[in-house]
Amino acid sequence: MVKILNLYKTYPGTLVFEDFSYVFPQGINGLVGANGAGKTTLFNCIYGIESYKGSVIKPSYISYLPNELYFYPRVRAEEYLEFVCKLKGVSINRKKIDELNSHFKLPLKKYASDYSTGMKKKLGLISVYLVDSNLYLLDEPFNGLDLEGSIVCKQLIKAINKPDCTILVASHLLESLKGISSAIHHLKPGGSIAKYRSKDFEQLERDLTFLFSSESLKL
Ligand SMILES: Nc1ncnc2c1ncn2[C@@H]1O[C@H](COP(=O)(O)OP(=O)(O)OP(=O)(O)O)[C@@H](O)[C@H]1O
Repeated sequence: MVKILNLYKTYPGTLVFEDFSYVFPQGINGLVGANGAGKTTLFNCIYGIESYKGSVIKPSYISYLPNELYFYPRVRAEEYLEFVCKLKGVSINRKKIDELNSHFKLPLKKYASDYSTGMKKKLGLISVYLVDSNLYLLDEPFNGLDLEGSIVCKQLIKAINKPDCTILVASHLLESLKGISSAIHHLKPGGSIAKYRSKDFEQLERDLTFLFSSESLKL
């Protein structure tokens, strides 16, 4: 569970959250919202890499897959995975890497910085899979993935969902979220948020269609 209490977050000239309080329950939580609504900012505040006012009560072991992944030059993908495991204090599990990479087919001996966008995302997903956490923040995990990658990514998210685990998945791909989430939360600009349980996903789709459809583009 993640409990956010009275979050207040601004950037120069932009108020993103004002007195925002919310609870994300255990399980897989989808997070949707228009560009600029504040999904990444929320993840950064929860993870603790952004300063903010208010408080966030969260589990102690957190894995964060950022939307934009950066890899240092001249670091091979396999070295990166070893580095992540060392950093998190776990021994490297070659069997797990091979298992997931049998689908992703990444050239792990190559420099990660030379990877394509989708390959970088796959490498980030392997690193998330290697370390057990009780909170996962996955920002646009499907971005850049090919069809097989998207299917495996969904399976991976389901696989990391253990009891006592909270997973937040920010994505614009509603269909992908509907297939894996027990609840989807719609974050609106200005910091209001609405929760839809699985039985209400069709309603969410109707609400989003109503919100985003443009009269002028109707044929
Ligand atoms: N480092 C920053 N400096 C200034 N403004 C920022 C910064 N990061 C985010 N913002 C602003 O905060 C608001 C929320 O941005 P954020 O990236 O959290 O949105 P998002 O919901 O993740 O959007 P997207 O769907 O496009 O990824 C936007 O208005 C953005 O311009």
